[in-house]
Amino acid sequence: MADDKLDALRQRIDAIDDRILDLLNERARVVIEVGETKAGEKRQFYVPSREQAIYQRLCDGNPGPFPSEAIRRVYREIISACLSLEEPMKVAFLGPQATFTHVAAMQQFGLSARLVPLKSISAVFEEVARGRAHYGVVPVENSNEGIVNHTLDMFMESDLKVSSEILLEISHDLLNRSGRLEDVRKVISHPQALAQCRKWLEETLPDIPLVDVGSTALAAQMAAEDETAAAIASEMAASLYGLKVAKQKIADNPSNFTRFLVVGRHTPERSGQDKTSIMFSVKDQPGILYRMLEPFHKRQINLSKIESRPLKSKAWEYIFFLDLDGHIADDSVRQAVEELRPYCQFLKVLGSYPKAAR
Ligand SMILES: O=C(O)C(=O)C[C@]1(C(=O)O)C=C[C@@H](O)C=C1
Repeated sequence: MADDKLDALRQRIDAIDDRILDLLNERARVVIEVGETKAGEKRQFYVPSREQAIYQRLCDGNPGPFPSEAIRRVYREIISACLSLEEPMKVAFLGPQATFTHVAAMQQFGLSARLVPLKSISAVFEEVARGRAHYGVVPVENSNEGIVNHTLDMFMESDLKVSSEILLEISHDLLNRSGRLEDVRKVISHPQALAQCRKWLEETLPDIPLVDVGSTALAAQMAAEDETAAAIASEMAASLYGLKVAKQKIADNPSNFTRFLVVGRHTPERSGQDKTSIMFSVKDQPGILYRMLEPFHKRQINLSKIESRPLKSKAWEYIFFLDLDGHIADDSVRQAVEELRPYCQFLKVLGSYPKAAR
């Protein structure tokens, strides 16, 4: 009797899946038309603001019981597959495979994009600048470790634009072949990951040697070849290198986020929930710090970040990186930037892009 009921329910599920499939194909056909229209007008195929608006609208209107967190994941893949029908995306990222940058690139572009690992941040910029990849993904700051200087330095030389940002919660997991803590005789990872787990390692695995390597992914690869070793790496590295999770989330500070930037050759359209990044160097004169912030204060433009980096060509001169709320196409943002310009030796708008969901 119970079997009859189960069969009947499964038949209903089959019928629903057929409808979902029909609708997916109907959606794909419409996206192909969108692609043809955009190709005629030479517009960008990847539109992060539109993707964000789709996720937001669906999550806000979701009556349940299908979980809203899952909507983003499911739609990420639907949009990724649909976009690949308009134009297959090639995305370069700071590799190797299974690093957190890889996880971030997958979260943003989905499984239908071709993700290409490269050896350095400058190689990622170059691949995009030369048109060999549509976009590049690089880390820019970590909530515990601060900014990634190399990425900011790259913007001094490069004309690429920021196309979007990705916020990824970093979970440092301890991975080994057996999945048992007792088997661990050494722990391998990137020095930053080891530093972020220092207290846990001292308390749980005292006297166990720690080995620095160039990436968390390389650590996972080494742990896969040595049953006495464990790696601190992402869960994705576990599946890629056939490792088991001996302990999840071992970072001393459980709140650990990394922000990544997607770089491309164009500034995306306004989404209404945007951020603008600019960089500039100011002429050395009294009150200059006050003056450079005033145009934003006057217009009530919120500044979410300010960083300074030494200017390599001149000792004791600095470049400022500023993130502010709004799009460069907004009158107030454009006017504030123009008012700042006369105080600057140079000023560059790095891009306006949709704010990542927090
Ligand atoms: O609306 C568009 O511009 C599309 O190309 C369609 C679509 C989608 O699948 O909904 C696909 C890719 C874009 O990044 C945004 C949205």
